[in-house]
Amino acid sequence: MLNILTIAGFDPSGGAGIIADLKTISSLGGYGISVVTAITAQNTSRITAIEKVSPLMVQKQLEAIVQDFHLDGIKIGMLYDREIIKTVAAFLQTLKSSTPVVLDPVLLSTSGSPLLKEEAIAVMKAELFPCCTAITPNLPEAESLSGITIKNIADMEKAALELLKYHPRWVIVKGGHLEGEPVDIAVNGKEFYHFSGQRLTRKEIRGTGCTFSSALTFYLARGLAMKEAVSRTKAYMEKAIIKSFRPGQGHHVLNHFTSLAGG
Ligand SMILES: Nc1ncnc2c1ncn2[C@@H]1O[C@H](COP(=O)(O)OP(=O)(O)O)[C@@H](O)[C@H]1O
Ligand SMILES: Cc1ncc(COP(=O)(O)OP(=O)(O)O)c(N)n1
Repeated sequence: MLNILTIAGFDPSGGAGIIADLKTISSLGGYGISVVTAITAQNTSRITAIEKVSPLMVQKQLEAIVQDFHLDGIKIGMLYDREIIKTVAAFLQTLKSSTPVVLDPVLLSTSGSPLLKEEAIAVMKAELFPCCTAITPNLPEAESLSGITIKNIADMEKAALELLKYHPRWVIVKGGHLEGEPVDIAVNGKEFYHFSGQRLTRKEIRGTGCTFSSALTFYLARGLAMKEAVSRTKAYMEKAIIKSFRPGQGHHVLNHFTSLAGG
């Protein structure tokens, strides 16, 4: 069984963050391990408070995990501030370069709460991006990180090329926020892929970014090439979106248990 580590924030409603990551990894047949960076008070409608975990405690969690586990893949989500980013970057530099590392550069929640402090963005680009096999911004994140306004797929490509300058191996820009069909793209400087798909719903669904990056980490850890790993991730997303449901009174959440076992 593959050991997949998620380094991310805690969302008690289970729609996003570490709980969504662990559901994704488990439903694909992986063994999920987690290191918590922040605790949010959040439900399926909104975030009301955020408390960070101290960088020392993040470091202690990481040390406890590496002393025990071989890690086949690492997904990174909410990091909250520059000290936590630096702690995670220092940890990644101690790993074998063959371990896939996928960063979902989470900036804001759907409801508009900042999940990363503004002043931490430059540190994330300079110190974390070079440690990553792939970064997976959505459209608003790709705009903020690249400074390029995105209206269409050509703009997505420009933003991806701009972000490649910070040396992640791949930039995957997700197109769920496009006006039309949700086309994702993947770029590494030499290869360039489009992943088209149908818009399956207009409903707001929680945790799509967390789930996408966790599934991608799992498939890369299985040894798939990026093109195949993203195709399978998109197929996972489509099944989980079709069966999404509304467990509380706010947004829908993804359904991870739709005969998905086995990856
Ligand atoms: N309504 C939808 N129908 C089908 N696929 C979608 C839909 N919304 C998002 N996706 C897909 O889900 C994944 C997550 O995309 P996106 O919503 O852009 O990310 P985020 O959750 O980070 O905002 C992408 O593969 C995207 O193409
Ligand atoms: C703890 C925590 N982490 C990440 C998010 C954002 O999740 P994401 O899947 O990127 O997007 P939405 O759920 O906001 O659509 C979060 N809300 N909480």
